[in-house]
Amino acid sequence: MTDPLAVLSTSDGTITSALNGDGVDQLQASTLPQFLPRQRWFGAKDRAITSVRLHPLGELEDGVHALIAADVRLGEETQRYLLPLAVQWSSDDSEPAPPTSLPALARIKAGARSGTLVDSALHPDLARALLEGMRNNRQLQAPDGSVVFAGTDRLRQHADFPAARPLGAEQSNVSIAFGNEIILKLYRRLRPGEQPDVEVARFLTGAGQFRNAPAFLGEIMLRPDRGEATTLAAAFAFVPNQGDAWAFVTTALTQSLLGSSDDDGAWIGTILGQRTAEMHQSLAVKTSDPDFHVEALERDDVAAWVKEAVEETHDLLDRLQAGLSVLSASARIVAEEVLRARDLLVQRIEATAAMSPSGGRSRIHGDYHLGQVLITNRDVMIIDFEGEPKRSLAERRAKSSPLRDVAGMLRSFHYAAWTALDRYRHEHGTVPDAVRARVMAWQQRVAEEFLAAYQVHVAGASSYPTDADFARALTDLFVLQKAIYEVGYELANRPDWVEIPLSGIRDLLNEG
Ligand SMILES: Nc1ncnc2c1ncn2[C@@H]1O[C@H](COP(=O)(O)OP(=O)(O)O)[C@@H](O)[C@H]1O
Ligand SMILES: O=P(O)(O)O[C@H]1O[C@H](CO)[C@@H](O[C@H]2O[C@H](CO)[C@@H](O)[C@H](O)[C@H]2O)[C@H](O)[C@H]1O
Repeated sequence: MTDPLAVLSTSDGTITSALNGDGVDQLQASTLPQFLPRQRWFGAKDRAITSVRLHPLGELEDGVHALIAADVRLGEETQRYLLPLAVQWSSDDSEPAPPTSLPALARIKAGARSGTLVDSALHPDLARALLEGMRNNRQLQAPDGSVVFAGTDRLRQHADFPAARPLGAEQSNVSIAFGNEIILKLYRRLRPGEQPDVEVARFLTGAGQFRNAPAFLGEIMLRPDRGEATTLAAAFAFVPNQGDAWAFVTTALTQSLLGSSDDDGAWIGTILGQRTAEMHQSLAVKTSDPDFHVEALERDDVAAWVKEAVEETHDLLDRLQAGLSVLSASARIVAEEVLRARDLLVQRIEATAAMSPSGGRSRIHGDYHLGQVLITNRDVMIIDFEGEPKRSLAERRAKSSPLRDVAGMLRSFHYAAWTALDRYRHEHGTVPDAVRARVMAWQQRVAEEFLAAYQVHVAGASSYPTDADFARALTDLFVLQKAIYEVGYELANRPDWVEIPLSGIRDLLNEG
């Protein structure tokens, strides 16, 4: 933070009063517009912030922990984020506020006492208060509504909650584990409407009887007097695991390339194919619930998907063209190749529209990649049914083809292969052709084994196309659309990574 922090003062000891008084203008106009773009979870790093407004939703403990919504204006659009704030107070009036490892956003005064206002999303006491609130079905009065906590009977079976352990901040959301029992997830980007992460987990592990996803334990919602509720946080059963599949696969492949391990992680393809198919079978069970009932796939559905993918492609390529100068030299070369192939790309996407559809539309995972899979010995558990964070809730809740998830995972194998090569290059300076060939063979093998196991176990699911040619064409369409999404995602979040999806698009086009 370059500017000195704002000094707020609270007349009644609450955070809400501090946010209504002097100093808040500096916090909103200067500190937060500098702070937000540096956060991994902030989804608009590629856009200029016009203004930030903080809205207190309620205090869990007056003057100590508050739930705050930050409305971030980006030109015409406003994005809302959850920004829980805490005050770390000095122990007595003569002491300065204690040092804190949490991001400090302002100083705060209450009479002679001083404190530091911090982003408290990773504060273990906040997590505990939220979980206790779910257990007790607590309610907080919010301006024009209330914050409603709802716990399941399964949550209440926990007599006591183990110590809270934040799992790190390098994610779209905040995850805090309570021992090996419960995980609490705070959603950073807030949107009104049913949260698919909660809805899908509840259905899958309930009516769908899927055993490889964690059970849902409770949620916290902002329920306005008018309009739809917004989910602020949710709790799930903790899955003891050996890390996520992204960390596992990239480490295993890199170590095998460097000669320090015999396990290149390729075994994951088969078990992942099977569990993915079982997830899709569970999402296709017969149900009277209109949100989960499988619908037959019509020509118009495919036409709408194609139209959407073509529009996203043009939009992305226009943005890429305009932003070429900010790319690294090597990313720019690939971007220019992709830009020259615009017509071919569009033709490839449009090819599916001419085919006769089969199969159905069901709810799907929606943002399926290796980071959404936890390794449990030689098996996997699937998490995070939130969908793609950049999309609206309506888009994320829309029924689609399960092949979208298949395409997401195929893209992830490419990301993993690319990352292992990059790490090898980092270690040795260059990548010999033989190593490159090994990695390409690895990617092909994992993808083939994933698809083979998937096809065996998905057989009979009403959402899966009966015509193999159509299934292949639809997968190609979704792989391209996912890679286009990823270019946009990387530009907004991790510009150094943009060459990965760009090279994926180029390779797919070259494959013919
Ligand atoms: N049920 C769970 N059990 C154990 N760890 C979990 C569970 N859910 C999430 N995690 C951990 O939290 C991380 C982030 O979770 P995720 O739901 O993918 O959040 P995000 O939406 O921020 O990507 C995971 O990679 C995993 O390490
Ligand atoms: O996990 P999230 O729901 O936050 O998903 C978003 O972030 C992902 C990165 O963390 C991003 O995934 C992309 O990068 C992964 C490697 O880090 C790779 O395995 C995926 O295949 C690739 O799509 C995801 O797209 C985004 O929605």
